[in-house]
Amino acid sequence: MTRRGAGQGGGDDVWGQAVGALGGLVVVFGILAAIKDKLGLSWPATVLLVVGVLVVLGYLVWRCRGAVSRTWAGTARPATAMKQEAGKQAGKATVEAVGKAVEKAAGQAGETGETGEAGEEGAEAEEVVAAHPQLTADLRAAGVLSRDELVRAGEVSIEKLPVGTRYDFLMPPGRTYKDVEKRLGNLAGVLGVTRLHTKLDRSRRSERQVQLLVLDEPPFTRPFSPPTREEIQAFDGVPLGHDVVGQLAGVPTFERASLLIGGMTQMGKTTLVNGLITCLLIAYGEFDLYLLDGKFCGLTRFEKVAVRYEASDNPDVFESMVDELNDRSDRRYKRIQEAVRNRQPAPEFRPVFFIVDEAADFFAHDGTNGGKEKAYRIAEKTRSLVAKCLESGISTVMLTQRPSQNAIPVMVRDQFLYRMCLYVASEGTAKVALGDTYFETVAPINPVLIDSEIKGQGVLFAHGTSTLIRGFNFEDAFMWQIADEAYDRQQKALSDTPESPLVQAISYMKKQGSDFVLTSELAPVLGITETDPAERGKKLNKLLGVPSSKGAKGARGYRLEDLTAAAVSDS
Ligand SMILES: Nc1ncnc2c1ncn2[C@@H]1O[C@H](COP(=O)(O)OP(=O)(O)OP(=O)(O)O)[C@@H](O)[C@H]1O
Repeated sequence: MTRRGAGQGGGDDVWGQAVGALGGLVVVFGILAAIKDKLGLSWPATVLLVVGVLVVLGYLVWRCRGAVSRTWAGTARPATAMKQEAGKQAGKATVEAVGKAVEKAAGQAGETGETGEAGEEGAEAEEVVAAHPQLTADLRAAGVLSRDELVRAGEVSIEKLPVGTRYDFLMPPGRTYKDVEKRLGNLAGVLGVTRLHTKLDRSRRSERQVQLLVLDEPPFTRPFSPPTREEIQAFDGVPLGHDVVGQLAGVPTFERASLLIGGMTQMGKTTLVNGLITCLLIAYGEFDLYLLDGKFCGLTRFEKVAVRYEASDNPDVFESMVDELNDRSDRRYKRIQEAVRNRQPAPEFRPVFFIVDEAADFFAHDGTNGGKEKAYRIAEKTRSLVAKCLESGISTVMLTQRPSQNAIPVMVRDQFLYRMCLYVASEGTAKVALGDTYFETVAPINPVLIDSEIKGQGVLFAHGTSTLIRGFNFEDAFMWQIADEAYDRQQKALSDTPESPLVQAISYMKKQGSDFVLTSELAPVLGITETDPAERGKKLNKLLGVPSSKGAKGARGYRLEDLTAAAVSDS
């Protein structure tokens, strides 16, 4: 290694430099003398002329270099951006396909244009960067990276898994995993597969980190076993199926959310929703289930645990269930209002699920004016149920094998937060299930491309993210067992709950067959022994929480209707 600098003194270097300088001076003097002789100028004029010509030449070279660099880079980049020029150092680098890149430190103002000074050029630090040849070329071809960007070889790890290949890599500065997500379809094409073969995950470590799985075979070519109870309980949310690598996938919660499931006939909607109910019974805690089985036997397994089960394709039955739930919702809204008015915490309600298999039939009409009016009325009530009930804890899950434009009215469809679409034959139909703007969302999955021979697959679109999943196909025995256990829990809860004074009063009046009962008659039934009429009335009023009314002869008492309304408003 050579040491340099005048301060070192006395070394060979100093002598060498002195002799070189002397030689240089002699050559410069000779050139000047020749020019002076040729042009017949004085010495000062000759020196000035030569310096002037050199300065002009230097300036022209600098301008040319800047213009060439800008043309090469394609676009001018911000002065603070790191510059990556692939291929410049191909001779030195080992990776030939995309070459090596030169990464210059910040301070490229002279390169990018207009503010540069000649002195900055000398300060540029150059560093050789090896690109990952395959990934860089693929990302460029897919339009994820521009021509002058690259993925560093040292920031890529590629792992072969039983189901495919996992790429874990860092995007260049200024890019994030979202750039990959936006062009995932293109990238899948470059990799020789479809969007369905890919699964993209973001990392908790960095926005630039990308985890991309590319499947070897079409998704779900091999079936996954249904999850165990423990796996369902351990899932953070409500699972709806397996994703393409066999992990559980679903939605974070059904609180304030409803789900619309569309897909052509025999694709696995009913099986999927049976799986959903099973998972809810295992892990969602206590809830009330309202089932409307438009297929007559699709949801029968859970009849015994439902608050109300109807097997019917009659729109009147649907309307009566919607009315019942809208009433329940209205009562809940009143309680929320009261709590807000009295500055009390918001009341907690028992979750309610309203599951409708084959919903499209309920919105159909016979073409007559009366039929159209009725269909409109049902649609409006359903819209209100799905829209309003989110606040009051009533979630609707609606299935349809006819996700065509008019089968489920737009005003109803628009209210669903979660959407799912199993195989359908056209993109237009997929839009009905997933939303009109679905194909403009980030990394959409086209349900038309799903293999219709592999049942139960569908695109789940929740919170702006699309996931390809396959619903669970539980054994009947497992579902029966889960339903029996839930039923036993319900019975035990009923027998453990002491009858409220309201319920006791109602059953007494029903037994007597009367619509009105005097305070003096009801008080002893509820254990009030007070003889003073005013005190007795106060105690009874407090116990029931319902104001008394005057009977036909002016005596005070309670109406059955008022007591019943108060009892149901607790639900
Ligand atoms: N995840 C799955 N794994 C294996 N088989 C499945 C799966 N899902 C559904 N199937 C099978 O596909 C067939 C159709 O399922 P299902 O009845 O659930 O479809 P559907 O979409 O509700 O049909 P339809 O609209 O005609 O009522 C059934 O034989 C079922 O066993």
